[in-house]
Amino acid sequence: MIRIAIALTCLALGMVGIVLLGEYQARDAISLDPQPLLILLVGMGQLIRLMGQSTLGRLLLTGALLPLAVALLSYLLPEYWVSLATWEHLAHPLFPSISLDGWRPSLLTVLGLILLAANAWLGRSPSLGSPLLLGTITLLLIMQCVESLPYASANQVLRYAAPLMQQLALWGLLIAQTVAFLPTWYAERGNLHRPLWPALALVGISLLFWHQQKGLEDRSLRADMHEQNRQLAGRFSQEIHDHLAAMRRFANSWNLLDTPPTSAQWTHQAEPYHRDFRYFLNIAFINLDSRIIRVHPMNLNRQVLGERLFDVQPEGREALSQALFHGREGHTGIVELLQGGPGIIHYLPVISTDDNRPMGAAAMVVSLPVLVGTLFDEIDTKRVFLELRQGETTLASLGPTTGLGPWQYQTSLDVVGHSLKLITRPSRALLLERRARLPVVSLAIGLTLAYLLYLVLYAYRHLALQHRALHRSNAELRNEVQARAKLQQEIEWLARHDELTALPNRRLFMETLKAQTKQRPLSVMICDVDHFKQINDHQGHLIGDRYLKHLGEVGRDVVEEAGGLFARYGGEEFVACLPACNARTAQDIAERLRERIQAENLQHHDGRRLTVSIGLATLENGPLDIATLMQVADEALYRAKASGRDRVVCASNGTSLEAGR
Ligand SMILES: Nc1nc2c(ncn2[C@@H]2O[C@H](COP(=O)(O)OP(=O)(O)OP(=O)(O)O)[C@@H](O)[C@H]2O)c(=O)[nH]1
Repeated sequence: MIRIAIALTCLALGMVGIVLLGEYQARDAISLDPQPLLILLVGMGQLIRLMGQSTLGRLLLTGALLPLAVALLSYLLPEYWVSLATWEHLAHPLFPSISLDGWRPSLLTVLGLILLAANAWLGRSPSLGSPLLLGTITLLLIMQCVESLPYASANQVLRYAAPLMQQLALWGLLIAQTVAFLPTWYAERGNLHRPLWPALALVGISLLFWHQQKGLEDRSLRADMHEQNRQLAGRFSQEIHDHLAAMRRFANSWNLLDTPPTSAQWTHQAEPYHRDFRYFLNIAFINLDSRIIRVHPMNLNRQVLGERLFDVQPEGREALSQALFHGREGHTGIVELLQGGPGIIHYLPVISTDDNRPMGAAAMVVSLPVLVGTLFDEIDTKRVFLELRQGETTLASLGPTTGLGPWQYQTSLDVVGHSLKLITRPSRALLLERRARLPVVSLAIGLTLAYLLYLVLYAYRHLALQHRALHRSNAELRNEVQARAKLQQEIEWLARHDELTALPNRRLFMETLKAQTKQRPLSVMICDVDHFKQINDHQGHLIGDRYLKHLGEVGRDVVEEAGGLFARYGGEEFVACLPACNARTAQDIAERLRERIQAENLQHHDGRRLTVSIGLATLENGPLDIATLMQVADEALYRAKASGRDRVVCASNGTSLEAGR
């Protein structure tokens, strides 16, 4: 698997190499486009990590992560914190001739590379979120594919996706990591479902939310720009309207004269109008012969003074005739002005109120480039391109012609009966500056939350499993302890009891006897089955065992009823300890036992009843000497056997009593 991963990483590196080679050949020098360089750096780090050199690999990955983090910050931080201009200023030493938009890797690539580098840095451990990181990169790369589609990328302000070859290289790095890490997760696949799917779902939702938000923000930005264009067009129309109204006042002010104005009068009157409407190239008085006899300002228009307009500007003849001969306002169309450049000339009649005849016309020459430049002087012409057009002819234009954004706006204008278009096109830099950061911020927060969710769920799942295992081993331990305690009880019981008859054994009997230090009188009884060997020999050991068991039960009944302890001494021999029993009582008990056994009707093979012989010894007073007491009882038993069996023989304080049946 590792070999396949290494091969895939090399393939991805090869693709980036081709990209860089292409750029090298195209520009005769390696351009500092950081995107393929960063992919190369991450890929190299990943390759070296896969080859087992973790320190060097991590060093390279850290080297890639630092600029990537800066690029991400440039997407996230609000414009009023760190402006676009500041970013460009900071990057100037590295990328002197490229704008931020040119050198900054695309947003989805930045995020994808950060996650790839982080995952390669951290390693394959599911507890550090490796499966989620790779899942997130997959979704980011899918989103890059979507953003690369022609319809999606045509109108974008920001670059969201890397070019195709670089995307393929990113896929290569992703698949290589997945192949290398998959076997590690396979062992834990059961535990990965619960944390992975909800976290991945959150990543998916964040990406969809981002996609939606960025669309809304772009639409809102476009609407703003469109509105700005409409406002400019409105101002343009208003200005034309205002200056026409002012001109009419100006023209009327001459009506009281019955001779053409003197030069001083003309300058005096025209000067404030020219100050208010700086885009007037001049304000001139035209006599009935269409000759310009007064003009203000003089300095720029000296050469037109005295010119006969019917001769030098025939295209304006109609408009001028209206004012000179018919007493009506006349407006030229868009004409080439005598001073050069396109413009409009308004002619207003000056009529003598005395005899109501035209004396001449007041002409106001509006240069359209000057009008556009003056009217929109507060517009940042470095970042908005502005154009005034008639049909396909550009009448005036302002602003940059390169680095323009994807959007163009136009509004139609009616300028004294002529249809013009005012076109604005904001530059990329302006759009980037105005673009809201909210979608990117919400995406970054969404991805962070998804990662935290994964970690919490994974830790919870892990703890739950550990808790369950602990619980299970606790239960096993408890059972083990219980089993051992039971075994211990059994061992302890067996140490003091006889397994066949369940009676106390010789040890317990001796302990009981030893404990009788004060109780006097004290009797002991030894009871031996008569001819038991014959039972075994003729009826088998199983029957022998059954008889012994039965005898034990009978003996226990009789002896315990009298407050004594009945025990199996060994073989077919039973003993009893009878505290507080004098010789007589002990003999009564022994007799009762002998008779009960006889009454049980346990038979030999030939029909004879099973009998027992019993020897008794009683200690009336004095210290207990167990060996002597037992020996005396044994001797009594011996005498019982010797004197014909099936009888009780008592010995008291060393004196043996013989009792008949
Ligand atoms: N079935 C069985 N037989 C046992 C057990 N313990 C001892 N015996 C047998 O008990 C018999 C005891 O025989 P002996 O000591 O010769 O005495 P006896 O045949 O009872 O004859 P007397 O005591 O002289 O009346 C032996 O055959 C032992 O094998 C036991 O737990 N089960």
